[in-house]
Amino acid sequence: MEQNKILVINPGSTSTKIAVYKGGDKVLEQTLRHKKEELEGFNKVVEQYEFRMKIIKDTLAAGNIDLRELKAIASRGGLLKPLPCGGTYLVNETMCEDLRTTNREHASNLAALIGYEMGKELGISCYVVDPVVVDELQPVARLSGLKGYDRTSVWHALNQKAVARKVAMMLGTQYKDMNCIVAHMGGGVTVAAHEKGRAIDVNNGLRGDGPFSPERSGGLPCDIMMKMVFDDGKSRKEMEKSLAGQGGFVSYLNTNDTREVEKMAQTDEYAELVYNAMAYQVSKEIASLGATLYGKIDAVILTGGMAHSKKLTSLIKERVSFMAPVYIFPGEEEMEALAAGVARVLDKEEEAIVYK
Ligand SMILES: Nc1ncnc2c1ncn2[C@@H]1O[C@H](COP(=O)(O)OP(=O)(O)O)[C@@H](O)[C@H]1O
Ligand SMILES: CCCC(=O)OP(=O)(O)O
Repeated sequence: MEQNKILVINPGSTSTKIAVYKGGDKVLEQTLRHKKEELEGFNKVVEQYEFRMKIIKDTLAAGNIDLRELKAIASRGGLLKPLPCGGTYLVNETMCEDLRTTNREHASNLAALIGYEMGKELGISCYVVDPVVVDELQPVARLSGLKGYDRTSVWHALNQKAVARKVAMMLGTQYKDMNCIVAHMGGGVTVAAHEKGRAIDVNNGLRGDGPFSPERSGGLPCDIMMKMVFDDGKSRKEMEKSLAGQGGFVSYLNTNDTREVEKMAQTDEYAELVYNAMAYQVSKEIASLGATLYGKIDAVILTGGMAHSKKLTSLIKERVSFMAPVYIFPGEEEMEALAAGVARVLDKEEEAIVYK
């Protein structure tokens, strides 16, 4: 394996994560957390382009990274068209145009746009790996209940697959031979049933589906949605913000920081109720996917920023450990997984897929 230097860019809804890898080794890693107030001035995610670009360039300069030594850029893939297979995709103009013009908002849309521009400046290629739109839903999971309105899969594909592979290795098996349920608990929460290497069911983490999260509402009953639109007169923009950005903890407690919520919960009964409700909803989602896998589950895996919390993981474990052994991977393996995906292409172990 060559000692290629790879820059990794990962903008999340509450953070910007930056890393540089040389060979398999991490030379730099920084997570900049963004307070709700820092981002709420931007009307659209694409408007955060300059803000996030500056953070990335300043972090690289402060870390004394010589940009001329970089061989490639690995960016977290955003809300592209649904992709039937995971893998490493070359970022091209078509992909950038889709990301610029999509009406679906998520910080990961910025990653390829920033990486592609930096790549052009440096004369190197930019790639995305296992984007959030990898869609492996089984046919029965695709039906919503209303003809013409299918469910779609928008989720933490990259990290979920990376941690599932790790657990498979720990259990002496392979991801393609294992069944597991993974709950990624970050700014958004997605919970997926992985059957023999494919995520056959998962909630859409962005659009009112699944558990609520630090800044998302999760699935809202239809009568509530109807009331919001027809009785309370909410616009499309306001609805979108309620679903993602101003939902979940933000709506109840005005913060997207789980650590703050935990502090509040020590003295405030309402904050404790909200916190417990999120743990309850995540647990229910995990348990429901038990049926998806016919109860044949090798592992339940809790991951993402909130999995750092002993309090939260204990509450969930208490409710789901009857299903299978529960493994906890705090934070995420996204940075490593992005670098590894691009390294496989640079080392010619895998071909980059061209996005069309
Ligand atoms: N040690 C911790 N204990 C509890 N919550 C944490 C901890 N570290 C991070 N979090 C929470 O995790 C959430 C962000 O998760 P992360 O996966 O980093 O976010 P993003 O979706 O932006 O990538 C935030 O609510 C943050 O407060
Ligand atoms: C919906 C998939 C991506 C997602 O929610 O990511 P964050 O938790 O980083 O916002």
